[in-house]
Amino acid sequence: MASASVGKELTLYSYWRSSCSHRVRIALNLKGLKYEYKPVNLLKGEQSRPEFLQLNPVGCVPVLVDDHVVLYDSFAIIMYLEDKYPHNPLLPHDIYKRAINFQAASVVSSTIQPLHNLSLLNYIGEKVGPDEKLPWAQSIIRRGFKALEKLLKDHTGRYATGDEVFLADIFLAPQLHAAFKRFNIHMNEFPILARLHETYNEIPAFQEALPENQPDAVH
Ligand SMILES: N[C@@H](CCC(=O)N[C@@H](CS)C(=O)NCC(=O)O)C(=O)O
Repeated sequence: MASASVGKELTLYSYWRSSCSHRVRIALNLKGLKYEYKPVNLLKGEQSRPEFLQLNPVGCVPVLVDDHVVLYDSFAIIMYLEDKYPHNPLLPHDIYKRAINFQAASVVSSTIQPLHNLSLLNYIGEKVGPDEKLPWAQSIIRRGFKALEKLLKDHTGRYATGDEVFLADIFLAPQLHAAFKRFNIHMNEFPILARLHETYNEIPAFQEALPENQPDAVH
């Protein structure tokens, strides 16, 4: 957790392996915002308990609580953090570069992650067969990664859209981590993404946000 604090302490409802929570943890760390970590065990179904549904009727993590403000959905939470805590900006000034950041974030958050989230994989496991879960997730991730390689090739520098860390990196890092660790994606086909994955692992704000470094991690 980052050490510098701005304003009242925030609370993040998170699950260690949730890539959507992982995005928000990176954003909080990049902004140097302290937060209280409240684990929600997705494997035990805690996201469907009535007290959690009061916070997020969709029944998913992350949820951010900032005093009287309760927000769910990682994109909305990160944009809120950006507006409320504008230091260490997560978006570039250049409008084209901003659009590329939104586009990359959106490919991850709309086109990849929702199609391999826990409830969908459980449904596929039940209705189609347990052996179909992994190939399905891999095909979705590969399709998205192909598009991202194409998108980033004209923009990438040290990071996704140049030499500064921005929104695209915040969304890419958790998806890349999940692809490597959980979905056994071979990254030879995706040289830009493979390089970014290595680079992200060198940044303290990203390291601290890793699933294995969370208080609820199961090793
Ligand atoms: N669009 C939402 C998606 C949230 C989401 O799918 N969260 C997953 C973890 S990454 C979850 O809580 N899944 C629980 C489930 O599928 O039951 C966001 O970006 O926050």
